[in-house]
Amino acid sequence: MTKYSIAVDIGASSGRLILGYLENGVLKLNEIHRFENKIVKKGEAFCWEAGKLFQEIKNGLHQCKQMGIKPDSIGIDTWAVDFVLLDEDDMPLTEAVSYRDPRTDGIMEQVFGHIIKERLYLETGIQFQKFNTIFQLYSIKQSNPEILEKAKSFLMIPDYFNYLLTNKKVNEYTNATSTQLVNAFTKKWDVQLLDLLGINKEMFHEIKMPKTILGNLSEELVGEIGFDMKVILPATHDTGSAVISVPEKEDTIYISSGTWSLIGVENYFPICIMKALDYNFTNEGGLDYRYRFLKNIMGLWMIQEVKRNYQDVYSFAELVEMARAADSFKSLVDVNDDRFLKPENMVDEIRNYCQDTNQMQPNTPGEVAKCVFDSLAASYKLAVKEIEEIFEKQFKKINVIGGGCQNEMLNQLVADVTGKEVNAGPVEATAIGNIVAQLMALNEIEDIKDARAIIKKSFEIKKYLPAKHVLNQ
Ligand SMILES: Nc1ncnc2c1ncn2[C@@H]1O[C@H](COP(=O)(O)OP(=O)(O)O)[C@@H](O)[C@H]1O
Ligand SMILES: C[C@H](O)[C@H](O)[C@@H](O)C(=O)COP(=O)(O)O
Ligand SMILES: [Mg+2]
Repeated sequence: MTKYSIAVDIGASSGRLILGYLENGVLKLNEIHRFENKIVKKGEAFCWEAGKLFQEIKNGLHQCKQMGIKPDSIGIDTWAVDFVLLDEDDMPLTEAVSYRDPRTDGIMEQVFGHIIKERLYLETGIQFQKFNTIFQLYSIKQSNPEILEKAKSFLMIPDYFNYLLTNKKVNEYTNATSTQLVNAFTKKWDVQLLDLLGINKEMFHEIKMPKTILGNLSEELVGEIGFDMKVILPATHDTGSAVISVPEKEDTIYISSGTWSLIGVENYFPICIMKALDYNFTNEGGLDYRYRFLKNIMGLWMIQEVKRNYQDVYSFAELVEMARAADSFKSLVDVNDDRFLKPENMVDEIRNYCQDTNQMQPNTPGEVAKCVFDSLAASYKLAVKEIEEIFEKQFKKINVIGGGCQNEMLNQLVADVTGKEVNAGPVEATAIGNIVAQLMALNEIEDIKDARAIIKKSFEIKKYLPAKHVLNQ
């Protein structure tokens, strides 16, 4: 009997409900619902519209009902680090504040007053991003301590949506690791660290692994939606799900290319050596206790903001073509400069950076886009070099997954600047990884090896060779 699983993948720019099922050993997808996600200002804070996003999840399930589809399971994945705090009545104490909110400016340095950077890294193995959950919670402790005193539940965004579906409160492992509050070796909440920072450890829930069957929909939701199904934990950190879909694992570096570019490799143990710290690599948790040794690169957020700055008159595909036509423009920016995390106007910020560094300023949308894509490729090239230095080996291939793998110009740029074969796809890698985790939990797929073989057979992967076809051996 065929099993049908619904992946809810909510990234920073869009969300989608995708139905997945096996047909003659091939994974089939059917996009049920897609919706925009964006950060909005609520008072002085930059927030996610959590209520709207949950309503969109329900809209997608209503759509299933109208299509006569009754899925066997649902799994939710979203971006990392962000959370909701519930009080003793299970009511949210704050908005779902975004990691792009400036409330964590300067907080990292305050935390280092309690625990030195090197020890924090050795214990958690997590990269230092100023918006990590540890710094968000410490910021709340400093500015609104009464909120932490009232908090009885810490739920990351997917955990919160799972709670709204089932009334059950758990923290899923892969996303929990992104908080920088989970010990990389015990794989549990680091209670000594929480005590050291004066953050109430009682509000954290039991950490559950991907493939856990959390339960069924609440009675209230069954009444509203019109059917029941199992709620399964995929790798609820979207990048954790995306990496499951990398069909080529051996000798392959992946780039999960969406709002962020997450570049790294899959590993079986955490690498917390000083060189990994110096290069700011992370060891986020993966399926079956694997590790995602990777680093954040600012990503296509930059072109999303450029598109918005030009009033969305150009599509992403048109911006790529305009960038191709601006071939003579060569200025580069450091995409990971904090100034690009949430600028008032990305185009102006890029122009100002070029001026500050005595480079030609981009004057057209094409030149701006070319600068973004060239600069991202340059950042990927540096990260590849750092990975190969740490692993003391050359990687043969780069696998670009996610929406960004549709950017053929960037795919070719990556091949040219790294001298490596670039494989692009699958586009919906995150949803695919989410679905195969559910199908593993439903005993439709044996294990991750089986899943990757199915994925490789099921989706087109486009190959790009370096322009001069000189492959780094
Ligand atoms: N047709 C296209 N051509 C080039 N780039 C594209 C195209 N479609 C989408 N993209 C890129 O994919 C990005 C979205 O990737 P996605 O994985 O959906 O993001 P997220 O999950 O972070 O919301 C867009 O920001 C855009 O840069
Ligand atoms: C803030 C985190 O680093 C970020 O969520 C990243 O881990 C991630 O998963 C981004 O996913 P997108 O699909 O939003 O690019
Ligand atoms: Mg995504």
